[in-house]
Amino acid sequence: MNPVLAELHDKARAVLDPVHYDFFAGGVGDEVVLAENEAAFRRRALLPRVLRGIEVRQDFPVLISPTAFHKLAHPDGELATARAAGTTTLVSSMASTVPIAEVVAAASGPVWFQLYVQPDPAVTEALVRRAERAGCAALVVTADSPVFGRHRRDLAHGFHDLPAGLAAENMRDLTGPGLRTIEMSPAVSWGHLDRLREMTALPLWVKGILHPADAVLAVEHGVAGIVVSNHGGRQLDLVPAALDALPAVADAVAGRVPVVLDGGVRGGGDIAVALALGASAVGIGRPVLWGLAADGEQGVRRVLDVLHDEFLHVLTLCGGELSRDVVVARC
Ligand SMILES: Cc1cc2nc3c(=O)[nH]c(=O)nc-3n(C[C@H](O)[C@H](O)[C@H](O)COP(=O)(O)O)c2cc1C
Ligand SMILES: CC(C)CC(=O)C(=O)O
Repeated sequence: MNPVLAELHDKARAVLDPVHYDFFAGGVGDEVVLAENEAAFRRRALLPRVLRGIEVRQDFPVLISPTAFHKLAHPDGELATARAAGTTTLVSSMASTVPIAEVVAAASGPVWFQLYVQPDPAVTEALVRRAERAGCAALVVTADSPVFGRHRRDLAHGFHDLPAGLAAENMRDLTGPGLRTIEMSPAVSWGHLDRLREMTALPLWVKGILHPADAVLAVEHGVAGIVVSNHGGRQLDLVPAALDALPAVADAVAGRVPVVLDGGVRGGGDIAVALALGASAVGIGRPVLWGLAADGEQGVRRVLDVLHDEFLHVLTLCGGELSRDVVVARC
């Protein structure tokens, strides 16, 4: 792990209420997948190409993945994250503790709106319209959550709702302020995605794809992009590491739409490995929360800056270009 990220994680652990730290840090079940997401990167090595004469000039291929309840990490919440994002795309969780319009107003780069399709179609449509009015540039439908994950740390703490004064602000006037006002529904299907496509002109991404056949379906249903993700090890503790699922999904998609990988990215080298295995960009979840908890806007900016710097450094050492053949197993 990048040492700056490790330092920010340590500081976040020290300053956060342990219940909230565990909400952010934890995973589902035995937390096997949580650990595997990071371990999968350690199982890979890079086989650099040399003497290529390429000077690296590359956009920063990173998005901020949607994570809920930033005010649990810092009083400025998503406003600090949005200010720190700069030109990096911020995927704002529908469970943000700042209304989406204020998140977009605080950001200088693109903001995408993450959506859990709600059982009541009127609530889903109201959220879509809210995202459109706010000026969001895309919708990201999370597909891996037919039910809430069972997070043992939260159950042990009895953490079921937000503290007084904090709310899932996008839901407040729709269903109420609390955590459980956001519903998960196993009835959500590809038909819902089709209806969303008809409902809005916003590009529609789908997040939480692991099976290559679902990636093909997603393309057939007209998505603008796919996020290969196991929700940071927070849904089913039996799935592969996100990185291990990536190559087959990238093959199935065959360049028709961009594929983003999230889960376990903790350094610039991890970004390089994910790109070499077929991702067009990566999403970062917890490191942003650690930066936010440790030092607000400055902390998030530091996370993005060190990842950018380290990624460019690794890319240069790899000869400036990444393809599948530069990733080998670390025996
Ligand atoms: C505290 C927390 C809250 C999250 N909230 C959401 C959410 O509201 N919507 C969503 O699609 N994913 C959510 N995720 C999953 C992230 O978008 C992302 O898939 C995951 O964190 C990536 O793994 P990483 O934390 O190892 O980078 C959440 C993850 C965490 C850790
Ligand atoms: C259940 C949501 C409110 C947040 C989420 O997706 C998560 O905690 O993983």
